[in-house]
Amino acid sequence: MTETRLRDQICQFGRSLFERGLTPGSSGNISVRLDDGGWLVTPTNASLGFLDPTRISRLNGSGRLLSGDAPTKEIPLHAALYETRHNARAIVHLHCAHCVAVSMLPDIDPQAALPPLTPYYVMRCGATALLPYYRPGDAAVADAIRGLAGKYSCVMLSNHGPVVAGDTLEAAVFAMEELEETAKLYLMLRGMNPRTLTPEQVADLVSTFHSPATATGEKQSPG
Ligand SMILES: O=C(O)[C@@H](O)C(=O)COP(=O)(O)O
Ligand SMILES: [Zn+2]
Repeated sequence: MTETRLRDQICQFGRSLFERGLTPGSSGNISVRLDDGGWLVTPTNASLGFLDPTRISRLNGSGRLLSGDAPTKEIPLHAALYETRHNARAIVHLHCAHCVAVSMLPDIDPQAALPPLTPYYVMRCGATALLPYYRPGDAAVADAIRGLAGKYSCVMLSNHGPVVAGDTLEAAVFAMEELEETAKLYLMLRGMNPRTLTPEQVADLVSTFHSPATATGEKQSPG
């Protein structure tokens, strides 16, 4: 895909996410990794609903700003996820309410923040890691991401919001939408003892939809 088309896609998906209330104000950021090793990233303090394709930050492979506005302060977060998820070509970070709510609950499993409620969650997200709280923009989050060793395409940052990697921007956005829907279902069903998918049903989905060719990372599990 051409850089021009990718710039337009970032703006289109950003607007769609914003208009559906999935990230308010100027929260959230999006990046896409380019063939030359550089990146396109959303500028800091920019609303995802009102992005200008010509002002998107263009970085080289060393992270130097080549053109556009100053980039998101979450570069260390995005960089660490690309570093550990070798097939990742796009990353989306949002402040979607249901994911943020789940990230604040006690007794959430840091290796499986949500149960396998639906096939689409398993197919798009696999499993989701939960990291402790870091101040937004804190470079220390990068070490926490590296500690996950590329096993997760979906990560929740406690009291902050989710970050999702995909092998395309569309895949990252679709996985993010599924993550948020699953967090919503989880909150709706809390205390109601819902039936989750069985380990056999999960294994069947993972073997069918997370083949080496389609997985977003080098490792095939958890997601
Ligand atoms: O929560 C934050 O401040 C950031 O993680 C964020 O979502 C928006 O920051 P910028 O991308 O620097 O605007
Ligand atoms: Zn944020």
